[in-house]
Amino acid sequence: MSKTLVVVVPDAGALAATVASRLIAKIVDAQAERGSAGVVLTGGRIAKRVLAALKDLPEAAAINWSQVDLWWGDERFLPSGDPERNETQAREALLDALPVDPARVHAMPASDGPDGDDAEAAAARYAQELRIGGADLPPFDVLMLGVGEDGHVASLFPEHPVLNETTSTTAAVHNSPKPPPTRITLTMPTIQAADEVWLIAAGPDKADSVGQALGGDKLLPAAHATGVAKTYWLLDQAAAAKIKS
Ligand SMILES: O=C1O[C@H](COP(=O)(O)O)[C@@H](O)[C@H](O)[C@H]1O
Repeated sequence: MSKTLVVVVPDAGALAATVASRLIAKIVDAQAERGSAGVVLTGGRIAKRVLAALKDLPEAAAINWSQVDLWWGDERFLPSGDPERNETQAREALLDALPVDPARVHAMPASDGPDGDDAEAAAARYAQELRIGGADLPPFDVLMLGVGEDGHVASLFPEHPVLNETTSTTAAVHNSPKPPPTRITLTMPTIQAADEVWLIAAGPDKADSVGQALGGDKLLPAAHATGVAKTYWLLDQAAAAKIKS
């Protein structure tokens, strides 16, 4: 049975440092257990700060980066290198500075990739990439998610039909309420297959959605995002302000 744990730190800077430090420990532990680690990255402002913080932590030297698989929970379906792509932001904040194995950096396809602007084909291509080890999904030791002001996670938005997608591991999202309108996302069952899910939120704009999701409001996608073993809510005080005890 999955355990939900809430960790609150003073501000966004402390949150970025805390998550970065926990991520290093999680990767090192996974590598000690089975030689490699699977991490699902998220996009957004706090995610960028987490990756930048990780770059500066001396403990990161304990990671064998050539044995880390990096995946994404969602992507803004834009041309390769677009500054709004989650991949571009992660590469700039951290990945370009690491000795990662390029074959293990599993970015979601771009809109100028092999499928052009066909988001459905791009999502299907990513589903195929996820089958790398023979099963539908690879091991995800930790899957990180930003939390939107509206309670969205990855590119799963409240009341959007893709939220109910249970037959595929990935999906194309059209008419996203947050720009850009076209995205690719892991589906909720895929998120729920991760060993640990970490929901990360900072700032007062996130307080309502965090409070509602932790209060069990199932209209919010964030309320459904749980890990197999553990679900962590990693928050700063402002984002945690409306959690009811
Ligand atoms: O568009 C997106 O937004 C969310 C949250 O971003 P934030 O800037 O409000 O933290 C992010 O988690 C998601 O990956 C991204 O595509």
